[in-house]
Amino acid sequence: MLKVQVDSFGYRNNTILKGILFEVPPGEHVALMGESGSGKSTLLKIIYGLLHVEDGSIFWGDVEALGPNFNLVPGEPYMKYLAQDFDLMPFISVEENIGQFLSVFERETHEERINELLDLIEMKPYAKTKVKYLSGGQQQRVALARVLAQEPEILLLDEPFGHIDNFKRNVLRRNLFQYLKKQGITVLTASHDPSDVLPFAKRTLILEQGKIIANENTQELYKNPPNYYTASLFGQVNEVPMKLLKSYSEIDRSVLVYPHEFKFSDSSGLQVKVINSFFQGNHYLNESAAEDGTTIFFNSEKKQDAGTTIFLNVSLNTINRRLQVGQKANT
Ligand SMILES: Nc1ncnc2c1ncn2[C@@H]1O[C@H](COP(=O)(O)OP(=O)(O)OP(=O)(O)O)[C@@H](O)[C@H]1O
Repeated sequence: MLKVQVDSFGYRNNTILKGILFEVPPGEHVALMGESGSGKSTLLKIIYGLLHVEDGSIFWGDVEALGPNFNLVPGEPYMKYLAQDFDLMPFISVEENIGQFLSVFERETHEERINELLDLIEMKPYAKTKVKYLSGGQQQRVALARVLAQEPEILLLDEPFGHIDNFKRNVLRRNLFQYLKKQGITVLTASHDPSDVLPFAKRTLILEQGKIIANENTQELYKNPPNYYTASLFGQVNEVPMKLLKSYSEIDRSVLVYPHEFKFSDSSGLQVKVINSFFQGNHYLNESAAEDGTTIFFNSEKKQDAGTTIFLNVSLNTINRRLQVGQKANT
């Protein structure tokens, strides 16, 4: 079990993290989401031992990670951290960069292992290429193979696909996360991108201004987000005043509704006027205004013309569930 406790951490006098306490069971994949500047990278750096934390402790089982004030070389042998900058050796080849970290006691299996990792990151054709000639995305993939070569028990990933284009990103995500699961590696991934998180992370931690405001099963968190901030990390979301949903007009609260959760109705429900219709590939995302001026985003199969009046409905089930979660979050 990875146990993380950071009561307080700041750069100089500026407090960045407060009251952080969570555990990650061995072999589990946990995501860390939060807006830019919420403290994700800082938290990963503390766990890895790059930053010293006065008030708190990091344990892997019974072993305490002591941090930079105690370790001559930062980091712990059982843990690897893939930072946003890649820390590669530019003047040697891709395979040499990866091979550098393979155990000297297993020389006869080096070639096989390098090939396995090159396959995983889809970089076989570049095995002999010097790293300085690679693109940013290619370098990020090599950096990933390099940390995997070290066979960590815990892997900390900071925006692991930030430099990789969509075309490669989808394959790499699947390859990498399946590989990590198969190897039983404990993973903590900081990411802005819900596609890195929703299909792969069992649990998700939400960081807001240095505090963990949610620590939940990922699917539950998506279906029943405790607040607007959490839901908006997963994509576009509406905070709909209940008074706009006719049958609930007495309730003076709002409810979170994702754009795909609205159904069209001929004559009743939430009345909106279309402002813009944005093509999204397999659907349109429409920006509209309700009668009181509230902006509402909803999905549709077809493009909607600006100025069209539409009635939208949300299932009672969804509304009731969200109201309950909202109530829990407020108590
Ligand atoms: N070395 C540093 N010295 C002083 N302040 C720092 C330092 N590194 C980060 N910060 C500040 O700490 C806060 C948290 O930064 P951090 O990089 O941890 O956020 P993040 O959630 O990882 O952001 P992003 O998603 O943009 O990478 C920010 O306000 C940032 O400006």
